[in-house]
Amino acid sequence: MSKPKVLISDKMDPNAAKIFEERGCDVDVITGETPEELKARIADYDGLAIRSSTKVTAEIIDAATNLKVIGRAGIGVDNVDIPYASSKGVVVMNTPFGNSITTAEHAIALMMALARQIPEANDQTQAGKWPKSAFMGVEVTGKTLGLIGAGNIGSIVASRALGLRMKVVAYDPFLTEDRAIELGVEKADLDTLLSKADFISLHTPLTDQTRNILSRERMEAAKPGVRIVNCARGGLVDEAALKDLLESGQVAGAALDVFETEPPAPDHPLFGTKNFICTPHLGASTTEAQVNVALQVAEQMADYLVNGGVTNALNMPSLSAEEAPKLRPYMALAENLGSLVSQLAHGNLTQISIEREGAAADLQGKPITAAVLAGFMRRYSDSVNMVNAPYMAKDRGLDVREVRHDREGVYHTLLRVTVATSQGDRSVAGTLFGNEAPRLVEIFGVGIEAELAGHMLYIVNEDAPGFIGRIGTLLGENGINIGTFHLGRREAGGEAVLLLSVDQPIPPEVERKACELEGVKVVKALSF
Ligand SMILES: NC(=O)C1=CN([C@@H]2O[C@H](COP(=O)(O)OP(=O)(O)OC[C@H]3O[C@@H](n4cnc5c(N)ncnc54)[C@H](O)[C@@H]3O)[C@@H](O)[C@H]2O)C=CC1
Ligand SMILES: O=C(O)C(=O)COP(=O)(O)O
Repeated sequence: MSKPKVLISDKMDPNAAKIFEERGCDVDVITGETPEELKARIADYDGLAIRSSTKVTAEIIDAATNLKVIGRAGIGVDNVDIPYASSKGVVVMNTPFGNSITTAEHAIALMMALARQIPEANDQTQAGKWPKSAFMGVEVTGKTLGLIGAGNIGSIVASRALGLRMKVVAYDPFLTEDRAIELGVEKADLDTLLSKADFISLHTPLTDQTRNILSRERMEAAKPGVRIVNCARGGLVDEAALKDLLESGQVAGAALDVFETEPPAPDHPLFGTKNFICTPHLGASTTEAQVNVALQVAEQMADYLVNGGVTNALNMPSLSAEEAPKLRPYMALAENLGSLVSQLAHGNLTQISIEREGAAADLQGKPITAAVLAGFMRRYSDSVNMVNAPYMAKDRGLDVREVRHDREGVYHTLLRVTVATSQGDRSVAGTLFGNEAPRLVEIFGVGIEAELAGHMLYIVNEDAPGFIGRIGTLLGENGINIGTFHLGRREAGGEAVLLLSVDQPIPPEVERKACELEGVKVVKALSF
């Protein structure tokens, strides 16, 4: 098997390339390309490692015909079209913690720089002036810091600010009272935060809800003389309003590490505004953070490309390298059961339920569900995989249910997939022999033991002597070699199920002739 190929398209610590090579990937580092250049190149690669400069648009993804994973060495993934990547079955991963301390420290650094006007004082001093009386700062001790967003970075900022003896008020709809107490912050709504904060620091992603969260109206409603720091994303603060409010003094200072458009135009209105300072998206730029995120992204991507382990994916459940081998036979079983039920059940299938019983109940349900759905959706799309199957299922309005039963039944571990059809529920079930070999053990209520692989023929017939000979003769006359033969029946003389594996696809005319055999009720050629 050839090695997976990875492209690093943004400036990244050299440890990333080293790790990719050590973990069995070929890697190219080509940074600073235009979108057209990237588009022309990307089809060669299985993995794309980026920071914030590469914009991974739908157009790039369409050109990336071999791409399996996009890895963001950092946190924000607003430069990746995740829904489109998901629809194409491409995993998107980030490194959610590697640069959070560094970014929190940058927010604190900017807050201190604002409080003491350090950049301006530095400029003037080095220009040969000695402007001692021109600069009068403010202490942060005893002041209130308002955090908009108290996730990973916001929480670290809170701990540092508390160390500086500030009071911290946080607005975050997902912050619980318990977590607020644990962090030592006061949970507040946005209006309260605005009325109390001497400094405001933003730490949310840019979403429809957070866009313009510091709007003109909100900044006008804030405490007069407030100082604002944004180390999260451009677009959270209304830049035009910020300029006006800095000029009026309502906002006493503002520090932006991020801009609505990056890089901002050289004549950006905020440039040169009094009490405005900025840095060029340096939040994550420390040696420590860059080594962290480079190592982590390379490890995660290589793990996925080489072993199938999934960590920190934004569009797929995680699967550790330890869990991956344990789950792998279950996923194979799950995918085959999903495929079997979708090949056999007819009509408008709108509900699917996935039950895990015995040992399977202790496993992570999401990857198993994703595998069932991938098998189930395969007949609707060639490009379906575990990443995009749940999205495709949702798009089709499929109601997906997960059920776990701790009790052990006849089998120590069991997966059951049931679809609701117009004739009622139809279910298939399977187990693992020796914890590794997937086996079908039940098909539509009939017990049968079979391996689902390759080309197969499914027949339901009346249980009567002579039938096996007749089907054997038919296949033999048509040059079809039988590999394995599995029988099951509801009761003696009742309905019997025959599942054969054959060495080549069953031609439609043989399927039709089998249908005409005496006592046959259903014939269906299957493939796995
Ligand atoms: N300047 C830079 O170089 C860097 C910027 N960042 C950015 O910092 C931001 C925060 O990162 P993390 O703390 O790691 O993310 P996180 O996901 O841990 O925390 C984000 C928090 O925002 C909260 N939130 C979401 N919607 C909200 C709303 N409408 N109002 C208030 N709070 C809301 C969430 O509940 C969550 O707690 C991200 O946008 C990330 O891209 C991250 C690293 C470096
Ligand atoms: O991790 C993030 O979200 C960042 O914004 C850091 O961006 P960068 O990797 O420095 O381009």
